[in-house]
Amino acid sequence: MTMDRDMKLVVTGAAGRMGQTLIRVIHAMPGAVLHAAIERPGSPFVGKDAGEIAGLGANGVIIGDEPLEAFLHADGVVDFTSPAASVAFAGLAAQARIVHVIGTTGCSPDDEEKFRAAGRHARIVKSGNMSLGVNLLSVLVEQAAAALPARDWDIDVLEMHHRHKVDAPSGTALLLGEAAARGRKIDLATHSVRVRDGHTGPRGSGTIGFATLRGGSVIGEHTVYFAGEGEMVTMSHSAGDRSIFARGAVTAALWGMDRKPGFYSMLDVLGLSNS
Ligand SMILES: NC(=O)C1=CN([C@@H]2O[C@H](COP(=O)(O)OP(=O)(O)OC[C@H]3O[C@@H](n4cnc5c(N)ncnc54)[C@H](OP(=O)(O)O)[C@@H]3O)[C@@H](O)[C@H]2O)C=CC1
Ligand SMILES: O=C(O)C1=N[C@H](C(=O)O)C[C@H](O)C1
Repeated sequence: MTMDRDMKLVVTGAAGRMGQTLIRVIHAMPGAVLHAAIERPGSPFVGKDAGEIAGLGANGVIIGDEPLEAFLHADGVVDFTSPAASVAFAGLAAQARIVHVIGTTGCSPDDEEKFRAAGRHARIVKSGNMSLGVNLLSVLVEQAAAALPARDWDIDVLEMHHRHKVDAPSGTALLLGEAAARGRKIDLATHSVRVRDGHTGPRGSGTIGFATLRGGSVIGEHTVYFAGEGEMVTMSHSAGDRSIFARGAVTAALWGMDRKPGFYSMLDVLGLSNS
C-alpha cells in the first residue's frame, strides 16, 4: 500500500533515552509524522509536550497513557520500552492491525512467542539492534563463523554499555551470537557460555562465549573475537549516537506499511536476509 500522506507513528516510552531520540528523528525524517507519545500511567511525563521533552520545542503532541486509543488512529508504533510493556503493546498493535517496531531487549522465549502470535494480525519488526552497521556486521560474522573451523577457532562476544542498562548480554551481543551459531549450524542456546567465574576448567570447544561490561555513558560497543592458534580475527561495531537505532526503527516502520501481517527482522527490512 503506497500512502499519499505521512505515516502516523506512536512512540511508546516517549520520555526515555530512545523515545526522545525517536521524536527528534521522526521530526527530521520524511515520510513519517509523530501522531502520539505514550508513557506509563502515573509517569511524571504524562501531560507534558513530547517535543519539549525531546528538546525540539513544543509540537502540540501531549504525552498520554492510553496506548490503545492512540494505536487505533495510527499506522504504526515504535517501541523501545521494557519486555512486559512491549508484550502488552504487541497485543494492542494486533488489535489495531498496525505496524509494531520493537527495539526492546532482554525479552524471554515466552515473550518472543507472544510477539510471533501478535504477528498474525500486526506487522511486527523486531531486532536487538536497528542500525545498518550492526546488521551488516551480523552477516559478516555468520560468514566468518562458517569459514573458520570450530575445532581451531573460538568465538567470544564482548559488549559494553552505559551504567543504566538493565539487561545482559545485550540484545546486539545475542544477535551476533545467533549469527555465529547460524554460520556454524549449531543451536546458540545449547552452545553458549554466558558467565565464567571461579574454576571454570578449560574452554569448551565449539562454544560461543559472552562477556559484559557496564559503565558511564557508553552507547554501545560490540566486538566478536575469532581466536585461533597464533592468530585472531576481530569484528567490531561502535555506536556514536542513538539516532542510528532510531533511523533504523523509522525505516522499519515505513517498510512495514507495505507488508502482510507477520514477524520480521531488521535483516528483512535491509534486504540482508538469506532465508
Ligand atoms: N534494538 C535497538 O536498536 C535498541 C534497543 N534498545 C533497547 O530499548 C529499550 C529502552 O532503552 P532506553 O530508551 O535506553 O531505556 P529508558 O529507560 O531510557 O526508556 C524506556 C522508557 O519506556 C518507559 N516505559 C516502561 N514501561 C512502559 C509502559 N508500560 N508504558 C509506557 N512507557 C513505558 C519508561 O518509563 P519508566 O521510566 O517510567 O519506566 C521509559 O521512559 C531497552 O530494552 C534497550 O535495550 C536501546 C537502544 C537501541
Ligand atoms: O540499552 C541500550 O542502550 C542498547 N541496547 C541494545 C542492545 O541491548 O544491544 C542496542 C544498543 O546497543 C543500545
